[in-house]
Amino acid sequence: MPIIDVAALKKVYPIAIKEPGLKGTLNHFFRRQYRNVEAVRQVSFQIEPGEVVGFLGPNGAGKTTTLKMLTGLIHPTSGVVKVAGQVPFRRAPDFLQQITLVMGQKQQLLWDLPAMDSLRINGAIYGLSDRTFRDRVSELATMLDIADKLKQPVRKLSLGERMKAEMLAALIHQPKVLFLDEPTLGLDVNAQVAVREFLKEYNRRYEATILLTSHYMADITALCDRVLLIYQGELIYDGGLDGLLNRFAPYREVKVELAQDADVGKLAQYGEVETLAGCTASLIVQRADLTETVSRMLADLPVQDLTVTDPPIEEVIGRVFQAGAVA
Ligand SMILES: Nc1ncnc2c1ncn2[C@@H]1O[C@H](COP(=O)(O)OP(=O)(O)OP(=O)(O)O)[C@@H](O)[C@H]1O
Repeated sequence: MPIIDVAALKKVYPIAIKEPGLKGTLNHFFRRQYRNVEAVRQVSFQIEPGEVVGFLGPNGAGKTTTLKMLTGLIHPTSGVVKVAGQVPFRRAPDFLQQITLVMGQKQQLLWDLPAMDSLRINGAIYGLSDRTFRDRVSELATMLDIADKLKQPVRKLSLGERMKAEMLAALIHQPKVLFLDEPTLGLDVNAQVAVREFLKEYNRRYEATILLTSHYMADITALCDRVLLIYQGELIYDGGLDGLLNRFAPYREVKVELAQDADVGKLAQYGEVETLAGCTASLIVQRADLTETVSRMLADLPVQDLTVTDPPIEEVIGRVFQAGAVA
């Protein structure tokens, strides 16, 4: 049975329009006019317990709006949402015990106080006993490698340490469903890797379900087998990462190192020459022609090394969002 069940979900935001100048201000005051922004349109998907799903889309596609509906922060205009068998917007205590929402660009920890003080507040809100609180903090702090930082004011923590402490605060009640909106935003590569590894472990240890948005494709490739792709409020892809590449990037990149300097004209017989520097080159080859092309290259050219890779996912997503590719 799915733990997240979304059917024909829609959110329309009415936005007040104001003309410039004094007349515009008066009109705005007495006869306010609105236009509708359809942030999410007829989105449907289901997620099973324990899945880690990437939620991708360009800026303004509707990701945060969807996460807000899934966590009950805003009411859908229409459609059905159920998370852990509950209607999120009712915000029932039993529902709130089972979920968490982490937003990379917002913080819940109090700036001037040690993280431990904020954790205690959260522990009290969720009704944890002293013993459970201590055990949870100890377990999560060890997993996050942040135990020695919890007693100093949050403002003195590095960005990466702060994010780890935020994560601890968001997970103190041991939720089963995690909604993460850009959890690694702005972190350096080491901190990104640490947060990713932690999420992997949390998912494994507690069989938690995770729906995650990120602009860093490394987060998605490291954590998610399945991705949802949203574009202009509509779900345009729901499936495996591999399938996404097959559908939107029907080509692969062949990097080749030759025994002598290569010639563009000659290499162009095998594919589109992307880069060429001395004896190393990179070619774009259609997936369908790959086996035959690589065999020809190995037979015809003095190949010393040859690797075939998928194009970076950033590039694939970029292609998807070009109007033509989406249609
Ligand atoms: N409170 C609001 N009132 C009016 N319009 C809104 C509101 N929140 C979001 N929108 C609009 O709804 C659309 C979807 O926004 P949303 O924040 O869900 O996108 P997103 O995919 O999360 O983008 P990003 O990756 O930039 O965070 C955008 O056009 C945005 O301007």
